[in-house]
Amino acid sequence: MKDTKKSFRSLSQTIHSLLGFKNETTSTWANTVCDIIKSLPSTADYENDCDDSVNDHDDDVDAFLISKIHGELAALNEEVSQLNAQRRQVLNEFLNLKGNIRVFCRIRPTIDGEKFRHLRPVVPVDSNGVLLNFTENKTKLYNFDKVLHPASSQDEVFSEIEPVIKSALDGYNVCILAYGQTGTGKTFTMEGTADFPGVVPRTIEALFKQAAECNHTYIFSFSMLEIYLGHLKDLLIPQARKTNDPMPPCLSIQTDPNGGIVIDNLVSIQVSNFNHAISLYRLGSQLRSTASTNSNKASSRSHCMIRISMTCSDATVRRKITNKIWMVDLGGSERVLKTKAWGRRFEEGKAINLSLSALGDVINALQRKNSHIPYRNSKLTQVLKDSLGEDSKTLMLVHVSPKEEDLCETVCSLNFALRLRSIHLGKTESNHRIETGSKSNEGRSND
Ligand SMILES: Nc1ncnc2c1ncn2[C@@H]1O[C@H](COP(=O)(O)OP(=O)(O)OP(=O)(O)O)[C@@H](O)[C@H]1O
Repeated sequence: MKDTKKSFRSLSQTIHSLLGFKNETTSTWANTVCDIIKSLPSTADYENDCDDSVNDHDDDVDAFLISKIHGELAALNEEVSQLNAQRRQVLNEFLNLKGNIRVFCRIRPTIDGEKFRHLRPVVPVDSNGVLLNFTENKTKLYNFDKVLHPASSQDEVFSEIEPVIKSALDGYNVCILAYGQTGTGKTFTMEGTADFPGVVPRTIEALFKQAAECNHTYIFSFSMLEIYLGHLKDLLIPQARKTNDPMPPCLSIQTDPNGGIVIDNLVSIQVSNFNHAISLYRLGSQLRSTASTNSNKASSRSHCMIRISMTCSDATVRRKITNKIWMVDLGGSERVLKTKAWGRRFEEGKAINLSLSALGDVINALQRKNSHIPYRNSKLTQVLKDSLGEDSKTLMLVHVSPKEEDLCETVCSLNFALRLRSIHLGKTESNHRIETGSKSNEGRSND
C-alpha cells in the first residue's frame, strides 16, 4: 500500500514538473507524458490497496491528490493531442512541399567481376544528380528528389522512406515502388538480406514501433500477392500444382462506395507483432515466380505486392479509419528483345513492360492533373488506384546498373523516372535540371 501511495506522490511531482515545462514541448516531452499515462496504475488498484488503511486523514489527502493528478493528466493529454495534430499538419505540409510523388534513384554497386574502362558510365554527382558518361565528350545529367549512391546503406535508403510511414499511421494511403532493369537491386532494396534488411521488414518494424509509441490502438493486417502474366495470384495460399489440387479462389478487383479498392478473396491476416508479419512475408516470398534469366540468376518475373492495412478507431483526427501501405517490387523493366528471351520468359517480359508503361502513364497523368487517369489499362494500376492519387503518398525508387553495357537500359529507366518527376516540379525550373555535358549536344530527354 505504502509503495502505491509513494508512486502516486512521485507521479504527482513528475506531472507538476511536466506541466511547468509545457512551453518547451518536444517529442521527448510528449513521449514522457504518454509513458506516464500508460504506466499509471488504475484508480481501482489504488483503492484496493487503500482498503486496509489505518489513517483516515492520510486517505483524504490522497483522494485529493488523486483527483488532482487526474485533472492534470487530462490537461497533459489535451496538450499531447494538440501536439500530435500539429505534428501531423507539419509532416503533411512537409511531404506536400516535397511532392506527393517523389522519385529517388539508387545506383547498384559493382558486384563480383564487374570492371570499368577508364570512364565510369554512371556517376552520382551530388545528393540529387546522376551523370551518365556515354563517351568522354558526351554526358547527360539527371536530377531526382534524392540519389542513393552505390555505397548507400539500407539505413540511408530507409531514412528517406521513414516520413511516409508516419503518414500511413496518420491515415494516408502510401505506395512504395521499386522500379528498374533486371538485376539492378529492386529485391535487394525491398527485401534485403538477413544482414542487410530492406524496406519491407524495416517498414513493418517501424509501423509496430511507432504504433506502440503513440496513444492509439492500431489493428494491422498483412496481405501479399503477385501480378504474373496479367493475373493476380495470392502469395499467402499455395497454388494448385497437380490437376486434382483445389484451385485457389480467383482474385478480383472491386471498388467500394467510397472509391476504395477492394481485392475480393485476397487473404488478409491480422498481425499482432513484427515476427508474425515477417513470417507471413517469408512464406509469401517463397511462392513468388522467379526464374533464371540472362541478367539475373534469381530474377523476379512478376510484380510482387505487399499490403499492410491498418485500422485505428480511437484516433480523433485521422485521414481515414482504415488505410494501407503498399510495397511493390516491380518486375524487371528490360527490353525483351535485348534479353533474347523466348517462350514463357518472352511473354513474362512483355506483360511486365506493358504494365510498367501503364503505371508510367497513370503517374504522368496524375502529375499533370489530367481529368482522365488511365487506371484501367493494367491490373497493376487498377490495384493501386486508391493509393497513387492526390490524397496518397507515393515513392518511386528507380534502380540503375553501374555497367557500361547497361547504359541503354539505364537511359530508359532514368527517362521513365524523369517523366514521373518532371511535371510536379514544373514551376520550379531551377530544380528541374536535365543538362547535357558542355561538350555535347546529346538530346534533352524532356518528353
Ligand atoms: N545495393 C546493393 N548492395 C549489394 N548488393 C546488391 C545491391 N543491389 C543489388 N545487389 C545484388 O545484386 C544482385 C541482383 O539484385 P536483385 O535480385 O535485387 O535485382 P532485381 O532488380 O530485383 O532483379 P530482378 O528484376 O531480376 O528480380 C543480387 O545478388 C543482389 O544481392
